[in-house]
Amino acid sequence: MDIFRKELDTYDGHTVTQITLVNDNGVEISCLTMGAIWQAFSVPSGAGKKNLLLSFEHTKDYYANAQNICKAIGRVAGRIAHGKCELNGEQVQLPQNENGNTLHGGQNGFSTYNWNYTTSRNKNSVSVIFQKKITEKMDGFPGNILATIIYTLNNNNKVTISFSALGGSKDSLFNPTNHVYFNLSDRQDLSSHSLKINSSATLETDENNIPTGRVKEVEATPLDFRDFRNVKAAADEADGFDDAFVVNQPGKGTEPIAVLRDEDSGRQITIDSDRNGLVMYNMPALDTEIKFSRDQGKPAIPGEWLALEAQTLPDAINQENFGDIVLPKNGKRSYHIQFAYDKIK
Ligand SMILES: OC[C@H]1O[C@@H](O)[C@H](O)[C@@H](O)[C@@H]1O
Repeated sequence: MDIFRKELDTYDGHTVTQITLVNDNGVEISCLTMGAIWQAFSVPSGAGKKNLLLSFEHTKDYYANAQNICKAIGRVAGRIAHGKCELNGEQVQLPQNENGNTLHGGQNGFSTYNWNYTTSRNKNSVSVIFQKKITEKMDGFPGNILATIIYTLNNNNKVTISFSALGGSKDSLFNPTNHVYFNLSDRQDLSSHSLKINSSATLETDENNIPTGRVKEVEATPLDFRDFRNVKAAADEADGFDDAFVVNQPGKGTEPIAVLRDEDSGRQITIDSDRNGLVMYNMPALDTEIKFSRDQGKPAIPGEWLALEAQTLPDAINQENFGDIVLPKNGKRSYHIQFAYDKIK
């Protein structure tokens, strides 16, 4: 196993370091200090390597569009209605950055910081540990927290992202994720991808994508992924995805929350998590031209990728039974998302 560090470039006055972790099977991941971005999950392919993530070579390209490509998202992923909630009986106003709502931690969320980092090595795994003290003044959320994001690659080709936060003198909120974008194939679409999700219902949302509190059964809809189903066919039928799935049996660990497979190559990612939600997003329309490294100069096309964001269900703080995302003062909260790579043919 190996750990490499490289000063990649500068962005917004920050020196951005790229950290690459390599395991004994030649599988490697790269992360950037800026945004704690997950830049690469590269697996052996023929004589070379294949990055299963959509990526850019330069940091600035991650910030030239609103897609949050492979960035760490926090303190709270998804939307919080009107940027408001009640904490300890008090009304709290959070930063509003989309239609009066809070999206992905507001305009100064986790994805906007250059994180401090260290690395560690164990018998069968290597890790990069990002850490940042985030104050109320920095992002407009209540309470100061010490946030840690750890990416670990082990010799079973599994990547674990662990998020934790230590609370300060006030209660806060913590529901982070990684906005990872996959395309496991050599095509510029998802036509050879099959997906299975351990979920029988999605959240109903209003015109601004805010959950209404009701759930919709997936049965007889294009969102029925209880068994493997072709991703592109379902996306075409659904007119693109931007949906929050309610994950069955959260925390019980009996089944993965999702399995994404490329039928052409046999590359497969199995996602496990202790979270009760999975947001699936596949870029129904593009607001700016994007050119991913994988496409060698060709502009990205809608539906080229699949974002699978494990998290506690969106707007949990304002909804009954969506999960608890309060980080108690002086308390600690931790979450894990695991992505296991297999080649099944
Ligand atoms: O930020 C990019 C995208 O992130 C997803 O998590 C949201 O559900 C989308 O509505 C949003 O456009």
